Amino acid sequence: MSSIWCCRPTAADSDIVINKSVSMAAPIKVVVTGAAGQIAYSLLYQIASGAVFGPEQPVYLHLLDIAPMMGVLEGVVMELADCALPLLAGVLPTANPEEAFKDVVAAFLVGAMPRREGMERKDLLAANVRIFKEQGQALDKVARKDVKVLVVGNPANTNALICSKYAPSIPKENFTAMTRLDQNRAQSQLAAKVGVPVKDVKRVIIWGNHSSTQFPDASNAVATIGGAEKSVAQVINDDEYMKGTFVTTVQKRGAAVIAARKMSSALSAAKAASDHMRDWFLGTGDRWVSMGVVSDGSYGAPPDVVFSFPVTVSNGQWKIVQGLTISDFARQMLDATGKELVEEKQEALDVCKD
Ligand SMILES: NC(=O)C1=CN([C@@H]2O[C@H](COP(=O)(O)OP(=O)(O)OC[C@H]3O[C@@H](n4cnc5c(N)ncnc54)[C@H](O)[C@@H]3O)[C@@H](O)[C@H]2O)C=CC1
Ligand SMILES: O=C([O-])CC(=O)C(=O)O
Repeated sequence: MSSIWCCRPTAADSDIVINKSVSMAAPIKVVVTGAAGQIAYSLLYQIASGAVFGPEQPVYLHLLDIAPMMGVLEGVVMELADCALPLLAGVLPTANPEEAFKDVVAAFLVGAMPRREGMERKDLLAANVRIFKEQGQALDKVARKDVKVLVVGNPANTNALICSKYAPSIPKENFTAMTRLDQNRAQSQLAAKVGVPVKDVKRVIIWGNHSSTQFPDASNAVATIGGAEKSVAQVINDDEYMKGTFVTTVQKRGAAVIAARKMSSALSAAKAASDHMRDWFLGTGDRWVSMGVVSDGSYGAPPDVVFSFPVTVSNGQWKIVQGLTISDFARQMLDATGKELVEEKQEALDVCKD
């Protein structure tokens, strides 16, 4: 092969040619599914430019999409080449999940149908959950047992649960769902309300499902104002806003973007996926981030559903932040989103029986 780019959908692993100019750490293999779609179009650049795995870590990108999209994917591969990114060691476009998942250390499972105006994310369940059953089976067969899987495709929590169920040889802790976009939205809303840069707002939590029942919780949030950390709730001093407008704005932000763009969030979703995977690989220190993880029943959440909790990450392992106070209002919100996840799980298991 004359170039570093491997564009044949049927290429074998050995056909990936390494960019000889990359001479740092050994490249890692990373897969993005739905690679010809909207979110991937932003996400691939972020991964290949070093924003996720660090500025010293070369990557091979495995790009999975369905067979009819291979022509479009070829265009994406051309554009990646044209970016001339020093950390991009090679690209493997394919329509074969087993080829795509072979030996990957990180999997961004984006490929799934997006919702249109007027739909809830769970309306996608019947159409999308089988994709995650099939991809779980393929991961189980060919991926590394320490692969870190981030499910973005909706309904993300339940798809992640199903993916894990069909990949029993990979630890459940390695499957997560994306609620980081909700966290970023919540942080941004509060920063604007308080009047500080977004980086100065911390400890906002997203509990539960990535759906309109999610609970964006600012009761522990702090903002750095004039060099000192202050409680966001005390600074805003408006309980109605904290329990009303703030919560519903974040819950409905995805629908608001669809109403405006006629397509679902893509740029912000890609940024959130990068944030999630970067923090999982590189750690959070004492920052709290929200991730959908398999519930152990913490905070009275139903066990064995993928539920978003506040976590910290160290050495590649997430840990749920413990010991937070749950108010009566928060209890109701957690119970409602937990109930929805239990219902989605049952529906998904029924679909997967077929
Ligand atoms: N968790 C979150 O916060 C967010 C989740 N999403 C979800 O992400 C998903 C993707 O969104 P977009 O990129 O905007 O959609 P898109 O329609 O632009 O792209 C999806 C891509 O997935 C591909 N695909 C379909 N079935 C596949 C399969 N079995 N294997 C591999 N690829 C497959 C399609 O051919 C298409 O290229 C949607 O389900 C959307 O609802 C979107 C925004 C935020
Ligand atoms: O709302 C949607 O369908 C896409 C999505 O998950 C989001 O933007 O949070």
